[in-house]
Amino acid sequence: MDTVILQHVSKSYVKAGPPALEDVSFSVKKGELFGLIGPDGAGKSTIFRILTTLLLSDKGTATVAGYDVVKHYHEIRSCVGYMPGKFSLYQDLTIEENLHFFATLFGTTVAANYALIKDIYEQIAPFKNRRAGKLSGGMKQKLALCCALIHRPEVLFLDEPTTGVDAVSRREFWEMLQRLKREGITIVVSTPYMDEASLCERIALIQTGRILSIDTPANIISAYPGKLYALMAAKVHLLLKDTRQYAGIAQCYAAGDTLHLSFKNEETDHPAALLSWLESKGHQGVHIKAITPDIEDCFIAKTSIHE
Ligand SMILES: Nc1ncnc2c1ncn2[C@@H]1O[C@H](COP(=O)(O)OP(=O)(O)OP(=O)(O)O)[C@@H](O)[C@H]1O
Repeated sequence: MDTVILQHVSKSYVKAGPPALEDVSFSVKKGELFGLIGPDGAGKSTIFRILTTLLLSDKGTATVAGYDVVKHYHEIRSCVGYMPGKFSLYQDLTIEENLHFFATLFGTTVAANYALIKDIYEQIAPFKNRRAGKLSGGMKQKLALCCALIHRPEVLFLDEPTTGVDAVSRREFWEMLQRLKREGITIVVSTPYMDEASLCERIALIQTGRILSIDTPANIISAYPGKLYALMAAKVHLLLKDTRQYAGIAQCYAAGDTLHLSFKNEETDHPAALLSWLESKGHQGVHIKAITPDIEDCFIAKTSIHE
């Protein structure tokens, strides 16, 4: 049986207005590293709140480690670790005091599960007497992870753990997750950073409360509809504006200092014709080449299909 199962879950915070979640279904296998990938407001935190029994859904069912989130909330609370988006650390307590506090809450001790957090804790141990409120973003993140792990949970829920931390800490964090996965812990992690999607075994792309796609990152990329091109020229802003006027274009958007574009269909998929048209509009030195899409391109393509 899968460790996390959501079936047709819907949730609205307000009666009038769009729902935060609409008919969301997915499941996570035991020991899997599963990612919820989507922008701000997509519904990621709402999913975590429902799975950690902090919020009731309006419709649908969910189970974690075989327990129903409504009927067996007590059991779920003791077998999951949860790192909310806003770290739940006590700012006035030191690193060491926070850790002992969380261990006590779960009726255990730091010593009992130290082996699980050792690699992470050792990186912040030199500052163990520093108050959490005085730690950098990366150090807070490591402490919050230690606190979420101190009772050796079966399932770990991490809500945007890398938001607001530097690139090095982000990379280290994902390495830590790979190590925890090897310990057999099932991990559900959310991120708005599309580049982190490839670090998960499977991902769900989520937008405005709806799941757009669920699969391995590689399968999502290989299912990209049609061809994707990168378009380059000196005046990118003007190029974007003009290219969007071209009749055969399905999508054109900025990606770093180039533009990514796709054509509507095979009949309109003629890059040379587009280049001639752009030259007739006064653009010079325009280059176009076919490229492999990344997860962000797939996300954008899926979003347009669902609009
Ligand atoms: N307590 C609340 N009351 C009313 N609306 C809410 C509440 N919490 C979330 N929402 C709304 O529900 C939708 C989903 O929010 P949610 O926090 O789950 O998204 P998210 O993907 O986690 O994004 P973020 O990183 O911005 O929190 C958003 O439109 C949000 O404004």
